[in-house]
Amino acid sequence: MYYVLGIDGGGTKTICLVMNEQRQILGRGEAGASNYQSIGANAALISIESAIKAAIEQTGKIQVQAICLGLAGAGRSKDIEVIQGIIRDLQQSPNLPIEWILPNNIIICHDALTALVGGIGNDVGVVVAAGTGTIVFGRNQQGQTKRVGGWGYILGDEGGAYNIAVAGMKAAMRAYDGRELSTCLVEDFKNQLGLESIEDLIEVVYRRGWGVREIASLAPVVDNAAVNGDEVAREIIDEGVRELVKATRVVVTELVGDDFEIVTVGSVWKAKSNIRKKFMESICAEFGNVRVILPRYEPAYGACLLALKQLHFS
Ligand SMILES: Nc1ncnc2c1ncn2[C@@H]1O[C@H](COP(=O)(O)OP(=O)(O)OP(=O)(O)O)[C@@H](O)[C@H]1O
Repeated sequence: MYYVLGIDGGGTKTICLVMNEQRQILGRGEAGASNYQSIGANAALISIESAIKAAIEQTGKIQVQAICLGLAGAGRSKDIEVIQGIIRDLQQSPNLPIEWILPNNIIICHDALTALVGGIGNDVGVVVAAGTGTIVFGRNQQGQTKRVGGWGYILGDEGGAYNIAVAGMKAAMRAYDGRELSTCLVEDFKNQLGLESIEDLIEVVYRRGWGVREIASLAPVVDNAAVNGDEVAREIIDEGVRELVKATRVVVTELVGDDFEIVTVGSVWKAKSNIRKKFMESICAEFGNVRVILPRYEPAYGACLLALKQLHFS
């Protein structure tokens, strides 16, 4: 029997699955973040190692023939070198059954690819990821790929939670100044953060050392305000939807044809202000045969399928 490991390394957690050649899942391990750009290669190594250990503890003794790691930001060759170093270190570990995996059977890829393959169940289609940030990635039958966005919170990530939260806070400040329409976001941010005055947002965003994730965690404030009928919040949400549609349009058009499944992944799609419904209506009106689906499997499952493919099992 052949066994593979599929790893999904994110900014909050790392998940490892063990799969056999019949696509049965035999083990699942979870550990902390492994986004090495933010936490460093050593910390990423520790997370990946403990996720693998936890997964194979459930399988009994096996020999793993292939491993696929889908990691945020693993698209560039420099990143791949760093991750290859991490895997070499892991192969030295006496506790892991991966020391003899052939280099060809070690696959390092962008987490958008594993999200696509897991979400759809094969490697053809489009994934629209909207969490803290956003990225759209697609692959067609001929193996051509197209990526749009995913440039981080300064250069891109339109339609993501960070952008929504910042747009919401800026709108609150403009309304407070009297520069623009009044919005309930002023009171909502005050209540959410326990502030006496909206001016205290300065303390929160500049002085408390809040990072991208903390700021992005305020996106639901805008979502709720939109649900409650606040026009300013609704426009922020609609602008996010337009950006997600725009990015998806480029990918679908470039991959030629409208006969695709589009899978939506990430927590922004859970917004109560109908982000997903509005996105679906727009995309389906434009592209006749596109179907928008929820993920069939998780990204680590997609990583396992890619590892099996390398062994010619799918
Ligand atoms: N109802 C909502 N409306 C808007 N944004 C939301 C809502 N619920 C959650 N979010 C936002 O989704 C973001 C988290 O997204 P997700 O769970 O996809 O994780 P991620 O940080 O993008 O990914 P990973 O952990 O894999 O790196 C948070 O910033 C959160 O504020």
